[in-house]
Amino acid sequence: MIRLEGITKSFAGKEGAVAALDGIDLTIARGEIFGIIGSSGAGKSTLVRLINLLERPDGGEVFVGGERVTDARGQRLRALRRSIGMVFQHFNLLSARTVAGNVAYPLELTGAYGRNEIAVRVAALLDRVGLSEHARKYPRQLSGGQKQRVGIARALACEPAVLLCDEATSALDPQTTGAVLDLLRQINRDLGVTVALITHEMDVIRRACDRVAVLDRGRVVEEGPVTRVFLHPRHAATLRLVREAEPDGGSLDAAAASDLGGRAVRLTFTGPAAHKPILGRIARENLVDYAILAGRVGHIRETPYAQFIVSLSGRDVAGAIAGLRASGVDVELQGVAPVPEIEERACHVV
Ligand SMILES: Nc1ncnc2c1ncn2[C@@H]1O[C@H](COP(=O)(O)OP(=O)(O)OP(=O)(O)O)[C@@H](O)[C@H]1O
Repeated sequence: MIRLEGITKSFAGKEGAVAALDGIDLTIARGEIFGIIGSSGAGKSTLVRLINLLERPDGGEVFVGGERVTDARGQRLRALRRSIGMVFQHFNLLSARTVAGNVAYPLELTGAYGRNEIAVRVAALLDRVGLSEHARKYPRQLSGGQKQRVGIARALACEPAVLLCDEATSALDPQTTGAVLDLLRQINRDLGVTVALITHEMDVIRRACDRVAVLDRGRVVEEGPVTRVFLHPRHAATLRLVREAEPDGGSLDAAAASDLGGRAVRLTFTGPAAHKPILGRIARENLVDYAILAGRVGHIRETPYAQFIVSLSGRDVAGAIAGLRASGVDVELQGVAPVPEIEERACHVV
């Protein structure tokens, strides 16, 4: 749906040019919820302005729906921008207009709809976001979550193919964030709209996205399914973001280092395996003891997961590791490079 190829963008700084984006390659597939995450200064806002065609890259190409749009101008550019609905962190509602008036605004701007048609469309949009009863209120009379629902209805008004959400939940409390993310997922499911979520919070990615790209200093340093990136972060920037989301999970590495003699392993249970008593059974079968040193449990979208660092000791640690793997548990040896042949050798040593 959206493809960025070799995108570069620099800005003039006091000490020369600052590379905000430094060779970005990214593909957001039609119908998915794609997360772009990065800390402050990573280049997220610059990327948003390139995706919604408010700015042009210094180098590289932007494709929307398979069409090269890097140099689009005039009428075509306006049509392309309408195909990308924007949801903002601070809602950007018109305070002098009612809820219904805010949602009607982009439809009025097109000049393509009559009053009745606009009224019908606005009513349907407000129904979709659960605000029908608030149509005549003004933004100041709404909660943050309700304001964002207006923002989402407005972004959907021109039936965009893509919903680009720029820190859309960053001004909301955790409960309201959950409700807004649920709404975005429902819209994605019902309308097939592609959703791009730009955020600095891993928790938002965990709850809502199919795939994620991690941005750091203007580069995509890691990309993949959320389950993989969240449970097995490879890059230091990703690890930092995961730790911010789950402070206790951050003690995993430290715990591994403090392991007292046994074989420290990181065990990841996902899906049905997260609810089965696998570890106890395998420990008994192999006459192995285990000490749980650190852990985290939760959901990635609907998928349950549990991840522990345990220290295994006793009769047949290698057999226990093999048994865990055979039961669908992902086992990573701690303190050993995660290269298969090294892992295998390490298994036989213990
Ligand atoms: N208009 C500009 N002029 C000069 N430098 C800029 C401009 N816009 C962005 N930058 C620089 O580009 C880099 C990336 O900025 P950007 O705003 O895209 O990051 P971000 O990830 O959105 O950060 P934040 O989460 O803090 O908004 C930063 O070093 C920033 O200072």
